[in-house]
Amino acid sequence: MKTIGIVTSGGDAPGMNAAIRAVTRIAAYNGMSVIGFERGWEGLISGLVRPLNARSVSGIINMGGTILHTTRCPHIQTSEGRAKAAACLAKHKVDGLVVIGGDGSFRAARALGEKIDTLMVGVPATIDNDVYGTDETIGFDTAVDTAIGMVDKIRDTAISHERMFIVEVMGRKRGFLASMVGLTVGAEIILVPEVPFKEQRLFDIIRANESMGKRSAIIIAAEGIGDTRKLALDIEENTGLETRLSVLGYAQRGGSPTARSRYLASEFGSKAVELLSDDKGGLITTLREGRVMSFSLEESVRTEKPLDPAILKLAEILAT
Ligand SMILES: Nc1ncnc2c1ncn2[C@@H]1O[C@H](COP(=O)(O)OP(=O)(O)OP(=O)(O)O)[C@@H](O)[C@H]1O
Ligand SMILES: O=P(O)(O)OC[C@H]1O[C@](O)(CO)[C@@H](O)[C@@H]1O
Ligand SMILES: [Mg+2]
Repeated sequence: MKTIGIVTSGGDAPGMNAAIRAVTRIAAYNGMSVIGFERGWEGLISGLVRPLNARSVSGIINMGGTILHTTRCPHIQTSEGRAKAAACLAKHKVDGLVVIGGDGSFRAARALGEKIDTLMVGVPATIDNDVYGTDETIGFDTAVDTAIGMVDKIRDTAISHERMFIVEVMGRKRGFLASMVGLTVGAEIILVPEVPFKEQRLFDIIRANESMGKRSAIIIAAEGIGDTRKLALDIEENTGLETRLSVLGYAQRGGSPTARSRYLASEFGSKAVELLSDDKGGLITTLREGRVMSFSLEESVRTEKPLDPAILKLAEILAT
């Protein structure tokens, strides 16, 4: 293993920079050279390269986003796009590619890795925490922290004005972020794409809470559950209680990574280089039961990570 490539892909996640730093410095420490590809898979298709060394990753461990930039690149999903990416890896003699991103990025890595000699190792980094095979992804803890800081502030207005609040958090397809935010802010109701709900049941819970003396509530809703604006209007109309919607948006994707996101990035980055040094590819780095390990890339992208219903149940009991 002489040359390692790094690409960041999909939505940015706090800690991606700390992962770039870890991969670069561990590789340099072991005498390997490192090439960064810019703008996600676009960088491999268009040949946008940047040599990286221990000094060029100085001062980034605390920075959100990714210094390599990122994209959602449909071109990598075509055989023509993958052929260009493969030619770019061959041209730069990249023996192993570290793909820092989410499930979509790993699907691209699996498809690209099928027909070439370059070994692929995925480093899970997404605020969605929806990568199968790892308990946690880089950036998830930071996004939870950012969201709960904002929801705690919204709670002040909810209590003072005795209002209902729907707070929409990110998660177009999955509810890991919504579940953890809901549990840790003490939300009265959590809505996730994985669990279908009936509006009537929501109205009943809100009315039951009101009869117990609760005149305000926080409903945490994942982006993927549908039209939250309409839901707020429906709640107001059916319960007679003033209801507001607050969409937290992209603030959840940015900011300085927490200690936990930096720690995971450092461990995953180091593990990725260790795997490649041992000539092991087709893997992702993972955290399972507190231990940093590796897991099959193929199995990860083939399997949907299950949402733990126990978190939702616990949140429900604790919010009574
Ligand atoms: N099924 C697939 N096959 C090949 N490539 C894919 C596939 N799905 C997504 N990709 C590619 O992977 C990249 C990132 O995917 P996506 O936008 O799903 O983000 P992600 O890595 O899952 O991160 P996040 O969900 O945190 O934004 C894009 O360039 C996209 O073209
Ligand atoms: O608007 P964009 O950049 O496509 O990102 C939105 C998506 O990215 C994510 O935040 C993950 O990065 C999802 O939860 C969300 O659906
Ligand atoms: Mg994803």
